[in-house]
Amino acid sequence: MRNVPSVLSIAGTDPTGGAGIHADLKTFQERKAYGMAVVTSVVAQNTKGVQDVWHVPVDMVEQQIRAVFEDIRPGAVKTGMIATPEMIERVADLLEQENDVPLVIDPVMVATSGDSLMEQESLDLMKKRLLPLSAVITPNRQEAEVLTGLSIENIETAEDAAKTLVDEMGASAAVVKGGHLTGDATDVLYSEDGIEYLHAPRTDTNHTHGTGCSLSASIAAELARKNSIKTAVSNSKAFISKAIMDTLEIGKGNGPINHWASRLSKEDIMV
Ligand SMILES: Nc1ncnc2c1ncn2[C@@H]1O[C@H](COP(=O)(O)OP(=O)(O)OP(=O)(O)O)[C@@H](O)[C@H]1O
Ligand SMILES: Cc1ncc(CO)c(N)n1
Repeated sequence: MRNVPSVLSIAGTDPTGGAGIHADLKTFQERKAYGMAVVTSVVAQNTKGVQDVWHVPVDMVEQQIRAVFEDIRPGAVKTGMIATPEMIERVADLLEQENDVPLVIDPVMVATSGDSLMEQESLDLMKKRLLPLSAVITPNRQEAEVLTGLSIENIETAEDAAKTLVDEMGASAAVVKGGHLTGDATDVLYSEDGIEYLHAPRTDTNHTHGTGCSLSASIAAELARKNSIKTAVSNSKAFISKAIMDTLEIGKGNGPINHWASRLSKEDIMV
């Protein structure tokens, strides 16, 4: 029997289509997985910043998750923006019961624009309840600092943070992303296979809105396709690097990445 891999994103929205569940669904489609999405928060945002946020009531988030699982069991789940302590607890309660489904956690705290997307009181629950359920957690520099309490200045300290997330805090694997470090855009993966550096040249662009969402969504799609963590992360790094390099001229601020880049040239896309 051959199955179509399916993936579920549990995350917030971006009406301009560059981040959140919109980026996740575009990524799932490009990474050959059937995409599904549960909305946690509706966010009025664009490439310039966040204007307002409305959290979906927690019972409704639960109903959405139950609706998906009782019908189409995902091959992997990714979580993005889960802003409030109550929402983290409820999502953790539900995902704990589905622990055979690999979980990718993107611990979203701030948007590329610098606006906050997670309440301060959520941090402890994120660490205690959600992080230990993860097959892999994908913090950026600042998120890894907040989660581990370590200061990350370079690739060596990023490696320390990845080890802390796994060896001391209970994640199965961690990717500490280097988008906000200087030099090459090198990410650090720490898993049961040890440390691996994922190298890519840094593209000189401010079109990085939704890079983190898309990277974690791609990893989830790869895991749903039954790839190992190592393969999932390195394929996803290649995908995201191309999408950042071959950027689209869209938006007045930190524009989105080009989800088509691995498949279509700009000539195919532009009118
Ligand atoms: N300018 C760049 N050139 C090449 N790769 C980049 C660049 N900026 C980020 N990346 C890569 O994009 C991925 C996401 O990293 P980043 O640290 O930007 O995540 P993030 O801050 O969570 O993203 P977001 O902007 O969605 O919040 C990583 O693989 C990182 O190395
Ligand atoms: C909904 C949402 N999730 C994550 C990010 C981070 O890029 C964002 N800007 N918006």
